[in-house]
Amino acid sequence: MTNYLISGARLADGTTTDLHLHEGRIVDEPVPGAERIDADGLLALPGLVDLHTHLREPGREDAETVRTGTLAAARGGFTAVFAMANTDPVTDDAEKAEYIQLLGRRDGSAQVVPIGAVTKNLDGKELAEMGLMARSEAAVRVFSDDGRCVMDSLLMRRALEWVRPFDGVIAQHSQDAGLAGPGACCHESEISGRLGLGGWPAVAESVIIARDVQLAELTRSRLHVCHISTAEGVEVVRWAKQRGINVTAEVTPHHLLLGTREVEGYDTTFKVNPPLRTDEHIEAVREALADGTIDVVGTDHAPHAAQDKDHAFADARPGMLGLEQALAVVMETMVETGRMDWPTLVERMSTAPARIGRIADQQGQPLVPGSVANLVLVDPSARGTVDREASASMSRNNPYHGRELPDPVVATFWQGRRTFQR
Ligand SMILES: NC(=O)N[C@@H](CC(=O)O)C(=O)O
Ligand SMILES: [Zn+2]
Ligand SMILES: [Zn+2]
Repeated sequence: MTNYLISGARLADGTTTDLHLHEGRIVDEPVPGAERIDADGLLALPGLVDLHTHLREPGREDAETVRTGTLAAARGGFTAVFAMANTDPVTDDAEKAEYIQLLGRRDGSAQVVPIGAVTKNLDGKELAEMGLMARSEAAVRVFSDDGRCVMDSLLMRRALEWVRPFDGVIAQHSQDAGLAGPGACCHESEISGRLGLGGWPAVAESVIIARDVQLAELTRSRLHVCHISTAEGVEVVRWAKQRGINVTAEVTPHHLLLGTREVEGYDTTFKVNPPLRTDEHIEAVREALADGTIDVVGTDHAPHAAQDKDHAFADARPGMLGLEQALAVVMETMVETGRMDWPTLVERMSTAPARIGRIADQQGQPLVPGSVANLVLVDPSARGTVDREASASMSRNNPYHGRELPDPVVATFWQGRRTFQR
């Protein structure tokens, strides 16, 4: 295994240091024969951790595989991704969770942590074997029916109760299907009327969050709110945290940057759940990410094959790519606007997601001797125009295509191994 000397890197706190990578760890002494990397002018940050990735394997290997999805992750500066359960078959038992972990070990350019389904086959009817998934070698701690909302309140209560003994967390896709018509595919607002598209009202999100935080309080269990996108949802989470309820929340890069205006041309790349919102909501999620009401950025990287996007807007699959531009978008919306400093970015994109997903013994560690060598070298001043054809992902539903953005990731190291270099 190659050892590295990363010389003269600036850390998030502003100090400059040499980093010695030896056999997958950061050590305090120079290692003879190490390959020297000049990091003058570069920032070294802990490897990013994504709590919300769709890898599509097994079942839709034409859209993404563990190999291509984790290549995209490495390119984006990530050293770990949590793989959502809505594959085919669904990750809803111990054997399937171990299989995802195995695929990650075999093909991964980043750590792949399986998320287990809350209900069997995501049907929302019967709880999946969450305890067996937790006890399996995959040691699953995050459970989600993402793609679908756990609508049944009693089932949601039982799920929260069930995961508490083994410190699990229920990650909810908060969207009340009953509050939107069958064809809902964009934010309910002036624009849905004008474009003639069915709308999701903001309250479809916040009513579920309000229910779930109260269930989390009742059960004293952990709730994670996936891809929060509304001012109302943020207000409920703020209230719940003030009450001491054990809730964490996540925002996607696209909900930080993109809005309903993208939908004007009916480009199905911009069809996503929850939908892109209006400026007041974008402002609310930015503010909440800055003040800690929102704990993490999760990409909701959702690759789709062209044949699933080449449809009328109402019929196309929802979802967009996120891994490769996540850091760029957070820099553009949060750091360069002066809302967030680098230590807070590290907390939101590495430390907190590792802690929530209970992999802090492997990921999200500070860049000090003794830590696992997971890190990303960042050029904070580089910019470029996003080209979806240059993506490591197998899919092309990149919502930033043609946009000028920061282009920060210079190199990524996972367990001391270089997984990406520009
Ligand atoms: N975000 C999306 O619009 N789609 C996701 C599912 C989800 O995150 O809800 C997908 O799996 O494609
Ligand atoms: Zn979702
Ligand atoms: Zn998702």
